[in-house]
Formats: sequence, structure tokens, C-alpha cells
Amino acid sequence: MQTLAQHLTTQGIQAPLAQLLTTLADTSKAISDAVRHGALAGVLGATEQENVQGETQKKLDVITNEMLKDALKADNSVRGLASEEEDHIVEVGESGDFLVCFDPLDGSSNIDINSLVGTIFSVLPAPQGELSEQSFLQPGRQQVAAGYVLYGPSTMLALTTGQGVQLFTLNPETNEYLLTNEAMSISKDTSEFAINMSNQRFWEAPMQTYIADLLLGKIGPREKSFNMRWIAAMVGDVHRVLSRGGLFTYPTDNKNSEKPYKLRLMYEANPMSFLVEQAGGKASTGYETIMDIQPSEIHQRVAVILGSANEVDACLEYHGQDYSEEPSL
Ligand SMILES: O=P(O)(O)OC[C@H]1O[C@](O)(COP(=O)(O)O)[C@@H](O)[C@@H]1O
Ligand SMILES: [Mg+2]
Ligand SMILES: [Mg+2]
Repeated sequence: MQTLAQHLTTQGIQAPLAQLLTTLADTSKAISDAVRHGALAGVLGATEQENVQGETQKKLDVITNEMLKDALKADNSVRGLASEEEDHIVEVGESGDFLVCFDPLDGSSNIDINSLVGTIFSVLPAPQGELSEQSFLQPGRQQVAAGYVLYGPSTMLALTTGQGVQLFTLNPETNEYLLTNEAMSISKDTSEFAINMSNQRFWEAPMQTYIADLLLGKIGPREKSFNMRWIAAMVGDVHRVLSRGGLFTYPTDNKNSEKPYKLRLMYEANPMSFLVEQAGGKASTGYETIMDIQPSEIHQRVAVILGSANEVDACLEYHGQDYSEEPSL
């Protein structure tokens, strides 16, 4: 089995990017260790702080953010970073080739129940000139690499540099990532979907109708039974989609009119969309392709519908229809 380093060489990845991906992978090993030790390392529970998005930070959100920030600051291929847990962008070096956007710990609500969590990252080219938030506001299409690390029963790294998606498993004996799947591929069709059903009454009409039709099973217009899963950590749900197909969505809702979307474009939706497209799937908001969105700010949120291509298309058909006759939400 190839190590991550051997794989990056085989793929012809240039030294600065290989160095950055190694930094991210090495830091994830330390995060995996902290997560694994849990209460024994005193890393569980919440802090008294909120992040810029008004969410109470868990201790592990803060610890993992610091670990990644410190590691990236020491990497001369990095020019700047943006994180879910940082109010503003952080300038790292004057000459690095890359910008890194990350969600240091995805699935924060799972921490205290010892369930799946992960780290998500996106790598963008650093533009010339002075660094500002504007430098980061590039469509996901510009990403040169993206991936996630899943801290589950085994620690896994899914990575794309635009040459398919490779999955590595952390060998606990040697503390090395080994290539265990050379080409993750999402089946075109599926009979599994993932959505937080408790928000049903807040969704837009197209999503209401689409999910209602899935729930009708064989007697409905889709004429087949669907199964549902919800891990409450995008990283876990997307990993399942990459592993055995499926549709994952966190759609628009009107629960809070100031926050119609939950997931963040720059460090959740874009990197996951890059992985999903590279594995043969699709990723959309319902109205536009996620990776083509021109971001307006680093903590921007978007609706997300991703996964098996034919199922995403089926869902998009509902979004193309006229619901003006339907009772409004
Ligand atoms: O609380 P809900 O509605 O189940 O939301 C779960 C979603 O929120 C998230 O946990 C948000 O990510 P963070 O934990 O990084 O804030 C997603 O990973 C997940 O899909
Ligand atoms: Mg997250
Ligand atoms: Mg997070």
C-alpha cells in the first residue's frame, strides 16, 4: 500500500502543494489522537466563547483550530488561512503559494456523545499582491486540492487534487496514512437520502415535495423505497455518500429568516463539492452549481444538495417547477 507521500509523488504533485498537504495530514494525526483520548485528555465540553457565527465553541473546536493554525503558520507554502473558528482571515506568510480554508472540527454536536467528527479543508491559489479577505473570495472551481479527515472507528483521509478521490487510512501502528481506495466513486443512482427531517415544516416547496415523494416509496411517483440516514456531521454523511452513494442535503429553510442556510460555502460546501464531483457525483444549491458560486464573504452560508448524480438531478427537477399555486410555508 502506498503512503501519502508516495502517492503525492506518483500523482506528480509539485513540492509546495505536497508540503502543504503533508502538513494538513500530519496535523490531523495529532487531532485524531486528541479526539481519541477524549475525556482522558480533558478536551470534551464547551467553552464560554462564541465564534463569529454566534455558535458556542466546544473545547475541541478551539483546540483543533489552534493546532491547524500553528501548523499552517509554520508552513512556508501557506500565504493565509480562513477558518470557521476565526472571525477574520489570518495572514501567514508573505510568499506562500496557497490559501487554506478549513472547518477544524465538523460535527461539533457529536463530540460529547463520542460520535463521528472530522476536519474539512480547501486549498486555493494565493493571488499576487496584498492579502485581504477578497483574495479568498474565489469560486470553488479554483480549488487546487480539498479533503476531509474522518475521526471514526478508523481515521481516514479523503483527498482530491483534481485527479479523482483517494482514500487513506491511518495505520495506528506506524502513524502513517496508507492508500486504501485509489478511486472513490459515487454510484449514479441511489435509494438513500440524508436530511434533518425535524426542519421539514421550514423547507421551501420544492424540497417539501421532493422528500414527500421519496417517503411515498413504491406507491409514489418515484416507484421505489428509500432509506434515510443522518449522522449530524456533514463529514460523516458525505463519507457515506462517497462510499456507497446517496443524496445529502441541508436545504434552505425559513426557521430563522436571517439564516436561511446552515452550511458554510468556503470550508464545507466547496471542498465537499470538489470531492463529490471528482467521484462522479453532483453538488448544487437547488438553483446553481455550488463550485460556480462567486463568494461574497468567507463565512457565507449556502444550501447544499449533493451526491449520486441521477438523484441530485431528480431533486433539481423539483426546483425547476412552479410552486406559486402551492400554499406558502
Ligand atoms: O444540527 P443539525 O441540524 O443536525 O446540523 C448538522 C450539520 O451541522 C454541522 O455539524 C455544521 O458543522 P459544524 O459542527 O462545523 O458547525 C454539519 O456538519 C452537519 O451536517
Ligand atoms: Mg462543519
Ligand atoms: Mg466546525
